[in-house]
Amino acid sequence: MAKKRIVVKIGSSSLTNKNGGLDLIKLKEHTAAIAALKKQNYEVILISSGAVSAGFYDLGYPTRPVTIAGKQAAAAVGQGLLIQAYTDEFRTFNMVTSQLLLTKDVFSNETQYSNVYSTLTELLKRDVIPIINENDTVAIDELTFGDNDMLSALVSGLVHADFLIMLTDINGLYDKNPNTDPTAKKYDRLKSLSKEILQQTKHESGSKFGTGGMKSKLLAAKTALSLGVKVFVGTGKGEDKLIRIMQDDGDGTYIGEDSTKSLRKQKQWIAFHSDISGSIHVDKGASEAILYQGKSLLPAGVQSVEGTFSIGEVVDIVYNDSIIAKGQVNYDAEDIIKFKGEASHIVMEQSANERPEVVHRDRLVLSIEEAYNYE
Ligand SMILES: Nc1ncnc2c1ncn2[C@@H]1O[C@H](COP(=O)(O)OP(=O)(O)O)[C@@H](O)[C@H]1O
Ligand SMILES: N[C@@H](CCC(=O)OP(=O)(O)O)C(=O)O
Repeated sequence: MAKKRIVVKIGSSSLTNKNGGLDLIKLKEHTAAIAALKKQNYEVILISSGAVSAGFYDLGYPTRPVTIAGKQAAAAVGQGLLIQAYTDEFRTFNMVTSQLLLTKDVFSNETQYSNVYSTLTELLKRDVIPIINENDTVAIDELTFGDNDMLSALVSGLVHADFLIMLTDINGLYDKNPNTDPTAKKYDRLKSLSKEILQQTKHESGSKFGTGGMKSKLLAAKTALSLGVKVFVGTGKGEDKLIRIMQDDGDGTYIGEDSTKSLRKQKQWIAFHSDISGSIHVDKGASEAILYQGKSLLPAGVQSVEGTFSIGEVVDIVYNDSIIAKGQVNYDAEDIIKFKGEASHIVMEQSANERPEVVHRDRLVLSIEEAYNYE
């Protein structure tokens, strides 16, 4: 049976001591938990924050820097130390590690993400643990918004992961920030992330050392779900914490449902591994339906078509000169031109096709840039 592929994201809040420095005891516990999961025949990719925490003291700061330049320099000092710490710990389990420093831009550039995919595939084939962090010298998003969360979602889509585990300092998502509101209630399971849940969750971080708070995890979870990857956000203790999470016994919130799984391969192929054969330009109503209401693209919303493509090929969906999504078409280019602007029942009467959707929701993924614009 194929090995299950799991992406584990560890936030700064789960790697730091009370002074904001790297906590080697915590790192050791995460390492043991990953080693235990690997021994159960899972493939694991680790996305780890912690470079700033590991580096600021040697850089000459008494406490974690607050300026962006200070954080960038601290990350430059600390990244090597962070990887060294992981490498030493994993070696005690006879496991080899590797380091990849990425930026979110990589995921908008086909050549770059194909290269990342090849590297990751080869590393996993050779049983090496990839350890990924954002390249803080060239990208500052993550130092300000907590984009290691988003990076973990994009990586999980790229590598066809079965599951994304986001480990943090709190045992899941609450309806309010439990650190400031004692009446907050925890969600144990969510089939999907509604607009209400996204809106009620704020960017408040629990510790002084994390960035982005629960909101950035939810935006990342939404992206992972849109790529067919189920998500766990929460915490855990001990060597068996990741195994327990995979056994449905984790201390946190599980997000997504099983149908997500069947869509995974198709969605991930559309997002990262397909060739684009053309584009469909849509009107405002269609763009809103796609972006905010989880709807399919219907002929009524199509304005124009570029390129020649057949049924089953993948196209860009464009609104106002920006690509909002990619999707696999149910009609060829000629028919879409013929039926553009028409109501679905008219299209159904006049075409041999049994489906009115030009692109069905299950065959559509939002663009990476759009993932950042959810509010
Ligand atoms: N609705 C909420 N549910 C759970 N946690 C929340 C919520 N709103 C804000 N938070 C805060 O988000 C924190 C986790 O985010 P963060 O500190 O950025 O972690 P990390 O460093 O692991 O990325 C929690 O400690 C919690 O205080
Ligand atoms: N790239 C930075 C991570 C910044 C950060 O705090 O991220 P996170 O705790 O995951 O929200 C580092 O390695 O320190």
